[in-house]
Amino acid sequence: MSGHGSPIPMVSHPVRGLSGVAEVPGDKSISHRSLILGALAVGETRITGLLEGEDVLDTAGAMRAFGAEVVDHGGGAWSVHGVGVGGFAEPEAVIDCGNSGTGVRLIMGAMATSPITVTFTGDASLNSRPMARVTDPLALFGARSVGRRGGRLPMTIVGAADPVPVRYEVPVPSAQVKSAVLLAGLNAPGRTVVIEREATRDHTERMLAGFGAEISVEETAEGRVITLTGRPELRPQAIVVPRDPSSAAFPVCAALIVPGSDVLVPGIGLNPTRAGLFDTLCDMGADLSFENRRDEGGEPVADLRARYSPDMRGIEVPPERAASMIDEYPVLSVVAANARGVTMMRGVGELRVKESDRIDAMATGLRANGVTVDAGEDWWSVEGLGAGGVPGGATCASHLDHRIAMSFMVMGLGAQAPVAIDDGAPIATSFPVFEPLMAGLGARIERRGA
Ligand SMILES: O=C(O)C1=C[C@@H](OP(=O)(O)O)[C@@H](O)[C@H](O)C1
Ligand SMILES: C=C(OP(=O)(O)O)C(=O)O
Repeated sequence: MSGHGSPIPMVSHPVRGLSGVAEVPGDKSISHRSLILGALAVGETRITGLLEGEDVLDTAGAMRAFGAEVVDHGGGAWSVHGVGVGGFAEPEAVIDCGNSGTGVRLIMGAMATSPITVTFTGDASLNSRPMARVTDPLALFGARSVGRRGGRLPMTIVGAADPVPVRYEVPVPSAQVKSAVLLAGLNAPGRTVVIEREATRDHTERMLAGFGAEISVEETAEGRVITLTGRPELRPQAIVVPRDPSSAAFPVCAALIVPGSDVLVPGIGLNPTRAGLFDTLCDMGADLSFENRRDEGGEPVADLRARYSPDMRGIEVPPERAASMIDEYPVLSVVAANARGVTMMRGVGELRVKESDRIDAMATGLRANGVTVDAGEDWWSVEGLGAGGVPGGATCASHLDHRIAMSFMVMGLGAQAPVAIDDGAPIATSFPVFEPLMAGLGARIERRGA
């Protein structure tokens, strides 16, 4: 669980020529879902390539508390012996989801239609994030909840003893909300319908189908209409987790801004609902090539090669692309600072309710390092200084946010002076091997005082 240890101050030094192969860890979104769906299946699900980051380990711990047998076989191989839909036991202790919005929101959905009472908590970051977006639709199934003011954790959910299926239009573009409703729908008799106006990551839909649930997705004028039939018997699966494109973003963006770089990231997931960053980087003139495109375990993957790109230009990022790259805006802003001209990012209000207010956190750190940033409630823009133009030299606050911490570490590698962060501990939530992986490419990222 993050946020409970001491802070780890870190500094990143300007370097040249990042090169080599970056084997980034498994996809965080798919890892959470593998454990949760494995716990809801009857029999043994085998998972390879599971992300062993703190967020996912907290979800593994939670699934054990609900009665599933979750075993770590080493080297990313895990098994989950599930209890079946409706089979969750009532945990004896509070469920601590650490830093993970995905973990807590999906688990709330998965338990909300069982007659059990569960109290959830997290670290200071998670306990400040909005939960009403999930508890509102869960109330329609018959679940009750009581939490802190503003719908914050710690929060207790009393699962519905007699759940009814629902029809729900998700009011914000959020795969976590959509997934919570679908997971709740699993134990409601009849058809649960979820409508999303903007497509968000579709791993839950794909994986539910893989586990044998009756689920259909229809593209209509209203948006994507997802229909799930409740009370299926989920069949255990063998899951191969692709490498996380959101983690790949860090070595890829580092290669683009560090002179002389050439980095290969093999086998990354390129589900179109996740790949918006790479389209945006190509639009900016980045030298990216996709090799060996293939399908692995129901997800498109490819090997991605990134080379130093000194001629990138700022662009207006299409707002309709936001959901497919929502976690990548912090590191995109670092690339934008190294491009020529302004990069405008609109339709990104969701960035304000992540592990931190990511617009504020990045704007403050970029400005401290000599970059001009403008921002409003749901937009921000970065004035590019051209290749190698970021002065650097300042310390940034990471606000218990892994993506903020890693983005500033990437920035230091291509800046004129080192860039520091007050705390790199959150990096372990999603990318526990970030430091050795980046060092293997030639990066100089050090723990201060070490
Ligand atoms: O469903 C998921 O696995 C996720 C959904 C996104 O959150 P929202 O649903 O809040 O947009 C994303 O930011 C998060 O990292 C993972
Ligand atoms: C937003 C993120 O995660 P979560 O919502 O699961 O905490 C993220 O990983 O960038």
